[in-house]
Amino acid sequence: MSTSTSHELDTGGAGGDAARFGEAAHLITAEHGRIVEGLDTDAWGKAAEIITSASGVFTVGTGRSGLALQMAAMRFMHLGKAAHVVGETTTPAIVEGDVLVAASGSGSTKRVVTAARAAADQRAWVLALTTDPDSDLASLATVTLVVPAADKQDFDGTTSAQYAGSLFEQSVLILTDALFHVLWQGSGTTARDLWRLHANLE
Ligand SMILES: O=C([C@H](O)CO)[C@H](O)[C@H](O)COP(=O)(O)O
Repeated sequence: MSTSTSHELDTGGAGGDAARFGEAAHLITAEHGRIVEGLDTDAWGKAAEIITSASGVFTVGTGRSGLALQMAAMRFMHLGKAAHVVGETTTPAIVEGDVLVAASGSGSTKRVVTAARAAADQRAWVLALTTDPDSDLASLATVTLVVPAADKQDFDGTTSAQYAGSLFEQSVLILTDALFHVLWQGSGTTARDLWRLHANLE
């Protein structure tokens, strides 16, 4: 028995929502193409070196930026790193030799800036993903990873046609996945090796 209810819905045909969905998907992927062209790949290379050297990898971000970084934290764990999400009950103290990966499109979100300052005070490395190289977050960073996306309050739509900080938040996931890929390829481990750390209590 079919569960589709499409016969009961008016989707507007080829010129309606179905076509607009395709256009939106193309718009978003095209915006990501422009982000990649605008990256400072040397800075991302330094980030890879720092994460490789670091004892522990901590992540901090709020809202969607933080959610995207939680996915990165899981991948760092899969690489065998001690990975911690700031604010979780079991997250320990950050110390010298650890790295804090902080994401804030605006670069001014208090919780993120406060965590970055605390990490810098401990002489931990701070990797800052932000759209604003002059932000408070960037000023505390060992390496600033500028994502040339729109700030969430860039309402003109000049940098991104998407709502609020969507382009930045998506970029956090894509670029940290690229970082993971570089680290994984350099680690000499196979997908089967990494799979041993995949959650088995889910
Ligand atoms: O959740 C967010 C989103 O923009 C809501 O549409 C942001 O990630 C959250 O507000 C944090 O902002 P930034 O620190 O400026 O990334």
